[in-house]
Amino acid sequence: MSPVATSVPNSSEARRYKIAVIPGDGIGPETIGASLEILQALQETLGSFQIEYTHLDWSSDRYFAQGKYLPDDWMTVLKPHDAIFFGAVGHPKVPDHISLWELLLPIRQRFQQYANLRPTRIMRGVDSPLKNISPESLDWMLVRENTEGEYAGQGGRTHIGQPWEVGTELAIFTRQGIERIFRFAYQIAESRSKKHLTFVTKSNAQRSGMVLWDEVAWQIAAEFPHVKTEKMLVDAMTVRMVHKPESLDTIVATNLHADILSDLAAAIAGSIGIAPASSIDPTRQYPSTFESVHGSAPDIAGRGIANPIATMWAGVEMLRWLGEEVAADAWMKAIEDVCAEGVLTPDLGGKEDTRGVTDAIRAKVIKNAKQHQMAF
Ligand SMILES: NC(=O)C1=CN([C@@H]2O[C@H](COP(=O)(O)OP(=O)(O)OC[C@H]3O[C@@H](n4cnc5c(N)ncnc54)[C@H](O)[C@@H]3O)[C@@H](O)[C@H]2O)C=CC1
Ligand SMILES: CC(=O)C(=O)O
Ligand SMILES: [K+]
Ligand SMILES: [Mn+2]
Repeated sequence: MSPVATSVPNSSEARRYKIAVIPGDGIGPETIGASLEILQALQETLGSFQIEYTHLDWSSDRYFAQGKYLPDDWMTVLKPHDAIFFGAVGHPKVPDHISLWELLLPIRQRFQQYANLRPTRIMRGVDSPLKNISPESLDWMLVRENTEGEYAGQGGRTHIGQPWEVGTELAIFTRQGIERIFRFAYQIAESRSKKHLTFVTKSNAQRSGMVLWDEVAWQIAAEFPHVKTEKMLVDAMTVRMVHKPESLDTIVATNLHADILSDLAAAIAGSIGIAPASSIDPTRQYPSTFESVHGSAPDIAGRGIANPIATMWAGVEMLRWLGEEVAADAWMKAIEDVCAEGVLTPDLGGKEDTRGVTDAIRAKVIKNAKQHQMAF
């Protein structure tokens, strides 16, 4: 199917953006649909920007119908956009490595989205499973290397089906890849008040790639003398995240380590249903992707109870990436206030559904945006 472009009314003053929307599978269309309602409300209330969407049906349903997740010209289709807004991919009837490697991972790799940002905070009104933890004591920025490492895609299988069958999964660490993720992470650490960066490694048991990772990390650390740097082995890091969350700020980890640690971080912050992920090409040569940390959640898909906040928070980050700070602030404040008021989906222990939370956030977004306009 060809992409469907929806046009927006003309306005000479409004800033204009092109966003590619890929709802994908499972709860992806539910949380993306909810988020698009908020973007619409922001656009209408503020009048300062206009988004032209390209709606793309790249999903497992497309794979069932046409044998492919992505069309051959997917890079050409996506490239002219200012951002990609992504739901999730993964279907119980498709092996997970097929769906990931035929849709999401090629975009991250080919568009050089080498930094995956996963902010974690405990919002007011949200219960963390940790005892005696206050919202102020946890504010992390997890920076995940997003193009190489353990998910480089190198490896293979031979002697398939034989008792001596072999499968390899090669982790690739390049000096250039490590340098660029650390330089980007240090810039983030420098911009935050704690100026503290913890890098995660496993250079005790893994003695080549991870040792290079450490060496380059310390080299880049020397370029940022105002940032305090610490090294943590990944196993001990899980303990520290649980027992001393206040001792961490900016965290850098490899593709695999950060994948795991970010689900843990989300759980500590109350639910994976609120955790956002931005796959960034810091050079802006290619569009960046904004999505949730979570997957397609087939166990709850179609029931209308998915927490839309992870995708919405990613929408906030997308607006910041575009430079729409006012709209981003109005949306984030609405999310925080709705959580504080206890309007929560079941994953957070609440009784509301996706519709209820979306309506509550939408009402507050409109109020926040109007207040901003009255003030200026
Ligand atoms: N970026 C992506 O598109 C990702 C895709 N996946 C794929 O998603 C599929 C399912 O993977 P799982 O391991 O089950 O991870 P998952 O993140 O989809 O779900 C894990 C658990 O969290 C719950 N959950 C997730 N998001 C939620 C939300 N917004 N609101 C309420 N509850 C939520 C689910 O119901 C489930 O019990 C697989 O095919 C996997 O490969 C997994 C992670 C990321
Ligand atoms: C695929 C996946 O699990 C992630 O991006 O976090
Ligand atoms: K996702
Ligand atoms: Mn993951």
